[in-house]
Parts: sequence; structure tokens; C-alpha cells
Amino acid sequence: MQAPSIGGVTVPRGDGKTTIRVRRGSSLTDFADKINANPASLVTVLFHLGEMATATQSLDEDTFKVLGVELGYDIQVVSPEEEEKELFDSFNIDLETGIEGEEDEDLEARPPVVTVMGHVDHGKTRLLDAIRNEDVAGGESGGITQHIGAYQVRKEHEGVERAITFIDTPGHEAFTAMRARGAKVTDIAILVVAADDGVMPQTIEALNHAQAADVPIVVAVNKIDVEGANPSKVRQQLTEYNLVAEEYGGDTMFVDVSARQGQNIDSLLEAVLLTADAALDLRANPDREARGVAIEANLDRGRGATATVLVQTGTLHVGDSIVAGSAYGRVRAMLDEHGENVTEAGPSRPVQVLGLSSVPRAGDTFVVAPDDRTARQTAERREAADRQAVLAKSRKRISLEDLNEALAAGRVETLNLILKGDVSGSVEALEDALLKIDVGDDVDLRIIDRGVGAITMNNINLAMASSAIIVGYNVRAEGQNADYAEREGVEIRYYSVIYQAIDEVEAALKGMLKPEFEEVELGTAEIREIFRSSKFGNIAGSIVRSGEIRRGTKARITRNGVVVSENVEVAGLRRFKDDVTDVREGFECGINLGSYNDLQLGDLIATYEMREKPRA
Ligand SMILES: Nc1nc2c(ncn2[C@@H]2O[C@H](COP(=O)(O)OP(=O)(O)OP(=O)(O)O)[C@@H](O)[C@H]2O)c(=O)[nH]1
Repeated sequence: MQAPSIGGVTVPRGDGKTTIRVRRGSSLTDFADKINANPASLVTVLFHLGEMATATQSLDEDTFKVLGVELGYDIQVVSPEEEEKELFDSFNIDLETGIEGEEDEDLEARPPVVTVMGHVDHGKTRLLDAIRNEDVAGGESGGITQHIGAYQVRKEHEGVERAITFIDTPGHEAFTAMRARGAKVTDIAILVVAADDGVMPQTIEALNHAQAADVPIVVAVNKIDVEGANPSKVRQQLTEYNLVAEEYGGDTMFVDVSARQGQNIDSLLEAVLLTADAALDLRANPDREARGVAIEANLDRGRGATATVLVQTGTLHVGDSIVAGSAYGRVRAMLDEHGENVTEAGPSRPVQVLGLSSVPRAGDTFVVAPDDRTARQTAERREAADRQAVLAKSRKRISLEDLNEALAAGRVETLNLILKGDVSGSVEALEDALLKIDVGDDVDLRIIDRGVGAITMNNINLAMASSAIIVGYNVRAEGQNADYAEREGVEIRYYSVIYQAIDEVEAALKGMLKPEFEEVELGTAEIREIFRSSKFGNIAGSIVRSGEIRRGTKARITRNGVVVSENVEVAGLRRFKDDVTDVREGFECGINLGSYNDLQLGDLIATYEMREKPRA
């Protein structure tokens, strides 16, 4: 049905009941696609409804509702999670990972999954190494040889050998990036606090993240071998954040360790198991199709796309068809952290999977699909949805259309970035952190592309086309690519520490900000007499009440506290017969305000100057 003309355009009309679902952050163009309409006509319709929007700008839910009522559609704005669920439902893929809905007798205990968090340099990496060395199974298999983003260690606990899974991308960036993507991976967080340094800003940030995610914390008080280490101070400091040590009557386990000397690592693992047993019901059904999360992914020259996945429920087998984010494929082989082939992986087991079509992102969920075709179709639909989401995200502050206009009007400055990193986890973490930089409203930070691997010719071309800077995190542009970038004047900045990248980008943004000015008052004078001069106009015979009056500055005239004029210039200044440049408090002077003549006795002349305000 066509709508009767609204504002001179016709639009396909619904019957008032047709439900159209659009993803949160969608634009008129996205909606137009769904009803087969011309986006420009929808702009016109919306305009006649009193709302201005460009075709590609993302609209809020209320605007969609108004539009829906007008056009006869029930427009429902769905979250990415709802949309994802619908997608999987349509392919009959079960998304449940939890233990709800499972029969009790099908559930088996699974190892806890642990993330190590803490302030920079407090010893996360060293601790993860020390834990690796503690692996009781290490001896037989030659230890953990492969960095795949996660590993499992085994430990004797009350006569039983138990496994613990560690996500070994240290730091809460990985944790937050995954959480931002809706993946709940971590069961327990180990908060590392150096005993010689105590609680630091990122300690607090990390614990806030863990607490917000409802993840129990075990505190590793590290570096107890260092002189001046004060483990009880750490305990005391953390009580302020609701982490009260057991020995102080709380329920958080604190373990004093030295990652460097491998001291007490066993007790730390013990504490992890005790905390898991006391606070969590860690069970899963191993006898079902697998589901889980991609922890890390790489493009390997010889083996193609590889992804380390953490199985959360079910068992993953070689030969299964899987979808991970928008990547898909049949599992060709699986490797564990010892570099050994495994044929199946049960709950909480991290394995590196070979055989995917492309590189998924850290935090992407993976599911087993009934067959290859379904896997491919699901991945393709997911990719389309992702593209839309990325667009919506990059439109966060300004759309392309607005941008040109705003640039022309000098209203915004934009910093375009292209991010490249060695593994998808770090790219995600970097993107996440960069988008969180608070730069106020007058600068726009856009990440126009991101990816894993070396900096390519394509990246450089895109950077040229959009005046972007390329950020390389543990990757470089090599050989002719580096020359090309240099020749074309494309800036590539290399980093190996995320915080450094963030700091520099932040500084660059601040440098780009247009200076802000503030008014600084210089002095005030009160008018005592008015002299009329045919040559100079009016002269205000005044006495300087405060500060000093300077020739050439701006003035504001107030009468009984009310501003009568602003932006008037002190055109001339005299003491008796002499021209002077300034007159100080307590002295009389003649002030000439140029062509400004509205003066009365008792008026105050306040002079001021605009000064650039330093950025905080
Ligand atoms: N004396 C002593 N030094 C330690 C201990 N643990 C770590 N260190 C040292 O502390 C420094 C930082 O350790 P890392 O493991 O790199 O710290 P991190 O928290 O991973 O640091 P980032 O990855 O930069 O956030 C290194 O020089 C370590 O050798 C310890 O138990 N005792």
C-alpha cells in the first residue's frame, strides 16, 4: 500500500499491525531497506513530523515510534543481544550456556576460569608465568609451550587433581573488552597488588570491574620478597573497597606471594579452588553441542585463521561446524597449550581451533551449527548485523553528512584512526579504551578501521583517503609499505603498551582542541565627569577603582549593576594632558571609548582581556 502523500512524498505504508524490527542505533536508511522505501522520502516525512534527521543518522527509539505511528508500522527497536538470539533461533541453534534448563544429572563439575588483573607493573605477567610453572602436569608434557591466550593448570586439592583455567591476556582491558561484547568468561578474578606499592588507581579500577560483573576476587599480595613490602597495609587499604580479608573477619582470601621466587603460588591456586567451591556452582553439561567464547585470534601465515576458544558448555570435537562471530568453518584441528593435538574439548577447556574462514574478535561467542551451510549462513547474517552496528557506533557523535558541514563551519575537528594489532584481543582493548577518552564535544574521535596483522597497503590507502593516523600495536608496516606510507605522508605510530597509545592519542586530541578562552578582568573605573569633545567624542573623566585601566583593551559598561554595553574599546587614555598606556588604582584619568557615547555619571567601566585557558 502507498501512503497518501505526506509532505509531497509517497511511502509504502503498513497496516498498523506489521511489526518491523530495527537494531538499536539504526538510521532511516536501515529502516527504509526493511520497508522498501526511499530513505530521502523518510527524511521528508520525519521533517513534516517536526523532526530533523539525515538519512544515515541513528535515531532514538522515540523517533522511530513516532514515525511508525505515522506510517502504520509497529517499529520495535531491538538490542543486539535480542537480535542475535532471534538469528540463532531461526537456525535452531541453542544459545544457552548456563545450567538453567539442564537436568541436574547431566551436569558435571567444571574448572573455574580465572583472569588476573591489577595495576601496571604489579606483576600480572610474572604471576601468570609462575602459575604456569606450578602445573603438576607440566613435567609429563614438557610444560606449557604455546601462547594461545589461555591455559589450564592442574593441581592436587584434597587428594583430587583439579584443573584451573587461566585467561593469560593479563589486565582488565581484556576482561572489559569481553564484557563489553556481552561475553561472561571469568568466574574468578585474581587481583594482584604489589606489597611494596600498595593499592593504586588501576587496582581500584580492576576491582570495580570485577565487582560490577559479580566476579569473586582472590587477592594476590605480590612481591613479598621485596624489602619494605607491607602485605598488611594492602589488606587494610582494600577493606575500604569491601574486600575484607578472612583473617579480619571478611570473606575474601588474601594470599601473600612472590611471583619472582615462585613463593606461595600453590596456596594461591588453593585459594582459587576454595573460593570457587564456596561461592560458585561451576557445573556444565558436557554431553551437548559446544558453545563458548573466542579469547584470542590470529592470522597465521601457515595455518590461516586460528582462534583460541574457551568451551563454556558441551564438548567441541574436531569436525564440528562452528560459527565464531562472523567467522565460520569446520574444526580441522585443535591444539592445546602444550602444542598438542586434541580431538575434543569439554567445559572450561581452552583450545586453539584451526579451520575458520576468518579471524573472529576477542569476546565473540562461538556455537556449533547443525551443518556447514547453516554455519556459513549464520556467520554471514551476523556479519551484516555487525557492519550495521559498527556504522552505528562510528556515527556515535556525528554522521558523515554532518561532518563535512560541521568541518566547514569550523564546529568540529576529527581525528580518524586505523588500529592494527597482533591479536584481536589487543585491538579490541585498544579500541575500547580509545573510545572512552573524554574529549568533550568539540572533537570527534573515530576509529574507521581495525584489524589483526601487519599494516598493509590497503590500510595506508584508507588512511590517505580519510586523513587518518594508523596505530600499530605490536605490528609494523614493513618494506615497501613503510616506504609508501612515508612517501605519502601517512603517519604511523607504533606502540607496545596500550596505556602509552591511549596517553598519546589523548594528548594529540587535546592539542587539536580549539583553545578555550576565559575572561580576565583587568580593572574598573567609575565615571565622575563627562567631557564632550567635538574632535574625540565623549571623554569619561574617571577614577580607577580597582586594578588598572589599559589602552587598547576591551571594556564593559555597567549602570547600577546592569550591563549597558559590551565589547567597547578603550581607544584613548589620558592623565591630564598626556596620553598614557595605563592608569592604576586610585588615580584619575580620561577614558575615550571611541565612537561609543552612551555615558552617564556613575557608570562603571570594567576592562577585561580574553586569555587562553589551559586544558585540564
Ligand atoms: N621482586 C619482585 N619483583 C617482581 C615480582 N613479580 C613481578 N616482579 C617484577 O615487577 C615488574 C613488573 O612485572 P610484570 O609481571 O611485568 O607486571 P605486569 O603487572 O604484568 O605489568 P604490565 O604488563 O606492564 O601491566 C617486573 O620487573 C617483574 O620482574 C615479585 O614477586 N618480586
